[in-house]
Amino acid sequence: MTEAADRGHDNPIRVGVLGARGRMGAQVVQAVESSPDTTLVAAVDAGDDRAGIVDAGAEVVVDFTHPDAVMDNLRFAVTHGVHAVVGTTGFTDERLATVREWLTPEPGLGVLIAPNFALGAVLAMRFAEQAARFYPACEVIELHHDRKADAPSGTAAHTARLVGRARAAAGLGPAPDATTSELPGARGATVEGVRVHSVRLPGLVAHEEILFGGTGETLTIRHDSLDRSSFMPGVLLGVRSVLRRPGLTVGLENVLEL
Ligand SMILES: NC(=O)c1ccc[n+]([C@@H]2O[C@H](COP(=O)([O-])OP(=O)(O)OC[C@H]3O[C@@H](n4cnc5c(N)ncnc54)[C@H](O)[C@@H]3O)[C@@H](O)[C@H]2O)c1
Ligand SMILES: O=C(O)C1=N[C@H](C(=O)O)CCC1
Repeated sequence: MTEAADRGHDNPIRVGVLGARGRMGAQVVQAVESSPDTTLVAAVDAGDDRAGIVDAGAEVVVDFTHPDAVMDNLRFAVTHGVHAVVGTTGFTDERLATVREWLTPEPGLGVLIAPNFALGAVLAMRFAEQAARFYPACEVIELHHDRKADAPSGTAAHTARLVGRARAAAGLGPAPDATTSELPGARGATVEGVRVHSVRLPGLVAHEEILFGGTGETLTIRHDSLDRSSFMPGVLLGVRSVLRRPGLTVGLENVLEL
């Protein structure tokens, strides 16, 4: 996953990381330090002064923090003229609309928000969106490590939204389901009419299955992130591309031009 870089080791992109001591942030710090066209100028976690990002002259800030913290961080970045690459989850349509409002007076500034930076996860979402109109029913199962704060995962919610919208555009009605009696939660959460089921287990990293059912057949699209290194090429691609993508971009699929 590469993009022609016009910044090299003599003029690397100046990057600050928010959530730098977290599982993802620590890997982003390493990836930014290891890449010849980026340089780490600030590493900030909870309790640190994020003004350090601006003082250090960061051009791009990467945020992997918490759904409760990310909006405040993003407003800070936008109001200080720093481009942002955001992997933190929890973005609703309302939150995205707020970010667009913040960006309106900053026409040169770019924000990239992606629920998943792994190439295979992005492809799986796109394949699911393409398959959606051909099947009467679809359900999503996401499986993650037991330290994850949010459920369903941002990726599963985004996938369900894409599938749900593709189903609606194709004129498909609700998926057939004869359930008349259930324990609360047994059929999962519903996002845009698509059922989403969340599994949390130690040993897992990040996994998603999108299951389609039709006449005498099923189709399963599955992606597995086996290590957090899977997200780093996408994060670095985001850092390089956000500099020349003014406004709000949602989803790495737009950068990859899938
Ligand atoms: N988009 C993707 O590809 C992708 C991949 C993995 C995780 N995520 C998401 O990234 C987020 C972080 O995941 P994680 O596993 O690294 O979590 P984590 O809990 O390991 O790390 C989060 C870090 O952020 C810090 N933090 C919290 N509030 C902060 C603030 N206001 N300012 C600075 N730092 C703050 C915490 O102290 C912690 O060190 C979650 O929303 C997760 O779903 C996204
Ligand atoms: O580990 C996490 O937390 C992950 N969060 C993202 C999500 O919620 O979709 C991406 C996968 C890993």
